[in-house]
Amino acid sequence: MINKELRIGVIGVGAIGTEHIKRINHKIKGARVVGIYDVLEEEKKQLADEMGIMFYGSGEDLISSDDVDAILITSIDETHADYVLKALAQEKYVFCEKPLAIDSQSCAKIVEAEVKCGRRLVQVGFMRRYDKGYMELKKLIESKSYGEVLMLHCAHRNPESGLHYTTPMSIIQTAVHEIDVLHWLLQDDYVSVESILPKKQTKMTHTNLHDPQILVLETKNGVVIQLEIFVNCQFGYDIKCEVVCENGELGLVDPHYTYVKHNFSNQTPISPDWQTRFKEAYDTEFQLWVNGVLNHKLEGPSSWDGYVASVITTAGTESTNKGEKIKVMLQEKPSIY
Ligand SMILES: NC(=O)C1=CN([C@@H]2O[C@H](COP(=O)(O)OP(=O)(O)OC[C@H]3O[C@@H](n4cnc5c(N)ncnc54)[C@H](O)[C@@H]3O)[C@@H](O)[C@H]2O)C=CC1
Ligand SMILES: O=C1[C@H](O)[C@H](O)[C@@H](O)[C@H](O)[C@H]1O
Repeated sequence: MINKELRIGVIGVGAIGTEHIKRINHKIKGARVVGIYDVLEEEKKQLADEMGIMFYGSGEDLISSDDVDAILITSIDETHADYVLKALAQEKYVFCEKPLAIDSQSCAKIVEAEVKCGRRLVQVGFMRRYDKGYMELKKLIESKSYGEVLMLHCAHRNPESGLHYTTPMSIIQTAVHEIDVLHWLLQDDYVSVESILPKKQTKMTHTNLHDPQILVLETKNGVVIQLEIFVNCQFGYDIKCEVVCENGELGLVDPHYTYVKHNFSNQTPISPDWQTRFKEAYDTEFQLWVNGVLNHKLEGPSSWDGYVASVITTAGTESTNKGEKIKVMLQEKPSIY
């Protein structure tokens, strides 16, 4: 039984876990963080003490605690599936940051476990669907005022990614956002994915990272999407989405309100990072998730969306390895989604 205020336990208190804790405790109505767990026990127990909340001995203890109504998973990718399955075993609501799991088989297991619960309990952290720009694009597309969508030119650029970043991570960690939001935008399904490796950037890279990469995605309705992924572009956190229609082009703008004209130049800022670029989208995402849990009606990105994204990222990595276009096949979508 959920009280009036949703008591949230957080597993993994790193960069985004800390962001989301602040967001839930200072911005979101109807919820508060009551406990955390992280493998860095010494360091994060201190944080729990400072916040005056419980530090649990394990993720499992947090999930099964009667003092925790819902779980937020912001630990590393490899740990998501196991925690989501344990939350489902307790039939608790769980918000899992993307990706739902690091392979499509694990995502399929989560879908199967959630179907057994008979209702939606999982939401996945695909927050682009809550960005004002993407929501406006969706309305413009659905209006058909510019005819049918023919193709999209997209780019997902990070200023830098660090030496730990590898070629597959550019797809599984980074391109996964476009892979989710674009089929939602088009209300269409992917039928193939091809990875193309252009000339490699040499300054900020290493042997295990080919950067940039291009993914070419095709949909059931014949739309072709070119997606550039550049994780060391150095000039900013730059997200592009150009939608080419039969008689018009629709596109995203970087959400800034000022420019500076000075010394014979005219400068418009570019977001420095994901926290800044999608700040409002994260806030909307979490308020609607909390509302959904309190009303027992989740409507955000589901385990099925996590499964679909994982099938495509797996095929994208296969295409990089094989150097050929990969056709994708999805399981039948269960009726609860
Ligand atoms: N939706 C979005 O835009 C974003 C999503 N993410 C996702 O959020 C997750 C976390 O990313 P970051 O915060 O950047 O990583 P991070 O490395 O800063 O934090 C991860 C935390 O998880 C902890 N951890 C590792 N193994 C654990 C385990 N078995 N149990 C509990 N805690 C464990 C680590 O000690 C660390 O504190 C990743 O899956 C990432 O893909 C990250 C950034 C943005
Ligand atoms: O998870 C993330 C963040 O969501 C950013 O949006 C991406 O640009 C980043 O590459 C990825 O790690």
